[in-house]
Amino acid sequence: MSSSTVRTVSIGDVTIGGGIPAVIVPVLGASVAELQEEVAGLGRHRADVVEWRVDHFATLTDTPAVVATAHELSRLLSATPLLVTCRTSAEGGAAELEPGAYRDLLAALAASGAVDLLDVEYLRGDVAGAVVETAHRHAVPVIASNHDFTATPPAHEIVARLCAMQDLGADVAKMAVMPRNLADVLALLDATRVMSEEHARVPIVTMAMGPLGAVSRIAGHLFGSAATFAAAGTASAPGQLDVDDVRTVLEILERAGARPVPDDAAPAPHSAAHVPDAGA
Ligand SMILES: O=C1C[C@@](O)(C(=O)O)C[C@@H](O)[C@@H]1O
Repeated sequence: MSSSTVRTVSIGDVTIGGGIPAVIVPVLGASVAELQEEVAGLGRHRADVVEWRVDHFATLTDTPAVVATAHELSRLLSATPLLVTCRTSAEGGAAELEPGAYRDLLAALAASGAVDLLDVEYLRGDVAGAVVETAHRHAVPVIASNHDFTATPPAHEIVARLCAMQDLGADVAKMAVMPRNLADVLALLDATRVMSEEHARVPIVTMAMGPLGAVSRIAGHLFGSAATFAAAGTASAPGQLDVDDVRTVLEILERAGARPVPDDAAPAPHSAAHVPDAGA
């Protein structure tokens, strides 16, 4: 499948997919006051989307408080879309929730009317499919995600997982890995390229974490990644770069004419990331 058939996801003025990467900036406050302060500090940076990492919220199990805070963030952010992510400890986050509690929290957020995009970990038991369904009932697009904080799976496995996420009905498929060497970084980038050239029906977002993976955060879009996460203060994952630095590099690449691979570019025939039977 060619990248020209990939659907984009539009929220207000922001489009995820289609070439220029969306810059997503996380906020991680433990209280409403901390979050308000973080959002106030975002003013001078350019965030296309703001991600609330709700797993760092001190009263995560108080659903009405979480929903009220989502409304407050949405109000403060005005036209900037709000992505809400509850990252569980299984995937490097702070939330210790049973699958049912995880599902119910995400369902309440989807129904709240305050959330523009919702992250769901596609490996969270049988829960991910139900969350996608609930979110779509409320017209909230879903980013399915998967994180490997210790290693980088082989490129064909990264492609297979991204395919599984889009098969689940996700609107965006996201994969973060931890590289142990440069070959791992190349595996992530090659998987991104093969996924976007051959299989993607939805925008994909990929990154290699840690210092070794920095190149994936500033040039991942050239391989097919539709967004990059960047920090305005506290990073939400190892290796996240400063948002203004990322903007500067993106502008330099844009001025140089560096663009994602054209639709008619021939895919490399012997790529390690090739998955013959991945659901395309
Ligand atoms: O999934 C991701 C990507 C991320 O882990 C990163 O490596 O930038 C940061 C998280 O906040 C976000 O939910």
